[in-house]
Amino acid sequence: MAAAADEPPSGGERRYVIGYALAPKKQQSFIQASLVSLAGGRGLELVAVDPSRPLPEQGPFDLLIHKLYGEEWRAQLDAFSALHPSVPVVDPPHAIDRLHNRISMLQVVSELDAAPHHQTFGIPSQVVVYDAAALADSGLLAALRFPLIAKPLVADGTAKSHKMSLVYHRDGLRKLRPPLVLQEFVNHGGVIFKVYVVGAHVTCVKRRSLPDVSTDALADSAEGSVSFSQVSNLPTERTTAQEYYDDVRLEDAVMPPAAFVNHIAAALRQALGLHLFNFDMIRDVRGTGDRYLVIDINYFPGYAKMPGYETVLTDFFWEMVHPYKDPEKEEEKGSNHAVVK
Ligand SMILES: Nc1ncnc2c1ncn2[C@@H]1O[C@H](COP(=O)(O)OP(=O)(O)OP(=O)(O)O)[C@@H](O)[C@H]1O
Ligand SMILES: O=P(O)(O)O[C@H]1[C@H](OP(=O)(O)O)[C@@H](OP(=O)(O)O)[C@@H](O)[C@@H](O)[C@@H]1OP(=O)(O)O
Ligand SMILES: [Mg+2]
Ligand SMILES: [Mg+2]
Repeated sequence: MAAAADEPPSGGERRYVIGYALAPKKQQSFIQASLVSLAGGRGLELVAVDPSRPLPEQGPFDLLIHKLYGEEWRAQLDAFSALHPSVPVVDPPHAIDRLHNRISMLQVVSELDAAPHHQTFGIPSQVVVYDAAALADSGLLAALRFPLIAKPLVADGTAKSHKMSLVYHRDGLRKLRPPLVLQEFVNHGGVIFKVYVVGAHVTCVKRRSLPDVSTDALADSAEGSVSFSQVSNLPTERTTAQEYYDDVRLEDAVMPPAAFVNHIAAALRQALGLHLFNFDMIRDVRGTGDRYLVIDINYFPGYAKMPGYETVLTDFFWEMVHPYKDPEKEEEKGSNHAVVK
């Protein structure tokens, strides 16, 4: 039988068990030796959860983190929470659901109050297209200006959900497969800002993005549309294969002010009810104002790419298992011991 999580080890220090349920690829990138060791040094033990086995058999846990989907996994989490209501599950599946649809995902952003800053933020104009017949409807496009970016409506982590097309003119729409979102492609200087949120912590980094589309390119494009996938995961160095991006100097890109970024991150965190996510933001270079657009929100993104991720995540785990420093609450903790006869 597993030791009780609140049983002090021989050193007398309380240890906490953090169960993680992640797909193999995610586990490999996120659970690095450096994180395991830093967290371990603070009494936070990272333990892999086997989603195919009942959770109560695998505990006790003081915190569960996960990025798995499906009805069975959901039922597992619901049953676990019913049994151990005081153990945080980061994050609740119903809150993550909103990020699996590219309309509901950005709807949250458009409902936020304006930032108390000189800069403004919003989302690009977009419409949802459910079937091929709707693509032929000219009324649908009345509110949009080309070029457009076509994104699968569902953002469920599959390779298909990351496959996008840049659409230069009407003819380019024919090849598309709904359901999808047609969003205005906004020129933004080829640089994207990725804002990583881990509880109250916020880190903004810059990455290469799609280059701006010139009016000439728009007029000349014979293709009508071009497809691509996960462009924001391109390496930051220039390679010969990336000659398209050579005119963008990432190091020259000016970051948005930290206070502004922090404001949006905090507001989103509250509105979404999530602890672990990132959002992609671009600076709209079309107008003269200092306007930023949120174009994507991802649950439990690639934190290992965030500078100092081990410290940030360890602090977060610590805070999650020490929520109020309330002695009564502390007693409740660790009560999810496996019942093994
Ligand atoms: N409205 C837009 N205007 C300009 N460029 C955009 C727009 N939407 C997306 N892009 C570009 O396309 C890329 C992919 O779009 P998006 O982030 O929505 O896809 P994703 O597959 O969900 O990405 P991620 O890997 O971050 O989950 C962005 O990183 C950005 O470079
Ligand atoms: O590993 P995962 O499958 O979670 O992939 C996520 C990926 O993280 P990784 O870098 O660890 O691959 C994220 O990258 P960054 O935004 O942090 O650059 C982002 O692309 C998410 O959209 C992906 O999640 P998905 O949308 O596919 O669920
Ligand atoms: Mg993105
Ligand atoms: Mg995404």
